[in-house]
Amino acid sequence: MHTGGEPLRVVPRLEAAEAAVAAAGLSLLELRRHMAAAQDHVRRALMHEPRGHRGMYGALVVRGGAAVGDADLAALFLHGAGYSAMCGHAVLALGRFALDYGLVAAPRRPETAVRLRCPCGVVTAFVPWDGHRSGNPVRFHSVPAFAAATDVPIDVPGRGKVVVDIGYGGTFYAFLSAEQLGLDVCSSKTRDLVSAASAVTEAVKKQFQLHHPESEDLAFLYGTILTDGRDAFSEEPTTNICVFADEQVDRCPTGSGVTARIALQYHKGLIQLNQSRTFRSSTTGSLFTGKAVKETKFGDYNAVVVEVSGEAFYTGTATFTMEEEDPLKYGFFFK
Ligand SMILES: O=C(O)[C@H]1NCC[C@@H]1O
Repeated sequence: MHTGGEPLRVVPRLEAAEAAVAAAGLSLLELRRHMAAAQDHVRRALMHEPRGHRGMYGALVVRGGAAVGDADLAALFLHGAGYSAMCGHAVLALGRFALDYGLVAAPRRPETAVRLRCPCGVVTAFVPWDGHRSGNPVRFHSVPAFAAATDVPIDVPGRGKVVVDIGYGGTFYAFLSAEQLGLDVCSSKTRDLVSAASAVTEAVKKQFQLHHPESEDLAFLYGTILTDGRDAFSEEPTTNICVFADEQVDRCPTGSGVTARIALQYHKGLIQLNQSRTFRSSTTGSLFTGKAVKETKFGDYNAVVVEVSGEAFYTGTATFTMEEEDPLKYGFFFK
């Protein structure tokens, strides 16, 4: 599938993961650790070349057991460098997938709620359903999202001092305008935006200590989002590019990034509850909309639940082969 251009290679089930969940009663976060430690070749084979590419993204669907709990299904999110905590574009696609592949009993017309457990918690996707087939747009309600820090001075080696905001939308991102790095998010070369954003990520990781209210597993900086600086409310789209994991570029406006950015905007009084904004990807021009729908608390943080809406489409089905004697059977990755 793809959502706004960002790929989602869906693994509908994996026996090794189901066996681990069933045998040891693993939670989803425990399964995430288990996959990284014992089954990582599955991710590498599916994300890396020659079956994948540097921008490939995936979801491993989990259908039952403690990893799913009271949700309809669960998912681990796979990218080129590991396993993320949240992925909005995947949630939008998996909402459709869950209905079309019968993972939700008795879907309702005109819209069905799909409860999807992600490593960061349960999010609910709302999916159009005509009785036979899912449709678009899909929207989801996030886990509580919050401003972790605002106006943090960061020294980026070789690039000088910048000021970033750090937001959480199921995973943590640093945000700053591309202008602070002498770039334009709409017209600069993608490779320049990527290397600048990656330098910021590395610097923030060294200079700012993240804290997650529930789990240290989730207290990591996933990436940096460069923006056009248009954070004050406007009917016009605001453009951004998300560079996450190991210099991976999101092709869509980034569902978890939109969530975190709205939490920051709400925290700063730049947007009201239920005021919708449109977010545009600088890579493909694809659009998501987002709005804060409810105030809540998360640990000590004042938080908001954010609704993100976008379109996901099927691209095909695939069966992959791994020949035992292939020295590159689990793929390869280079920069
Ligand atoms: O939409 C999102 O949230 C994701 N897209 C790729 C990077 C993020 O996980």
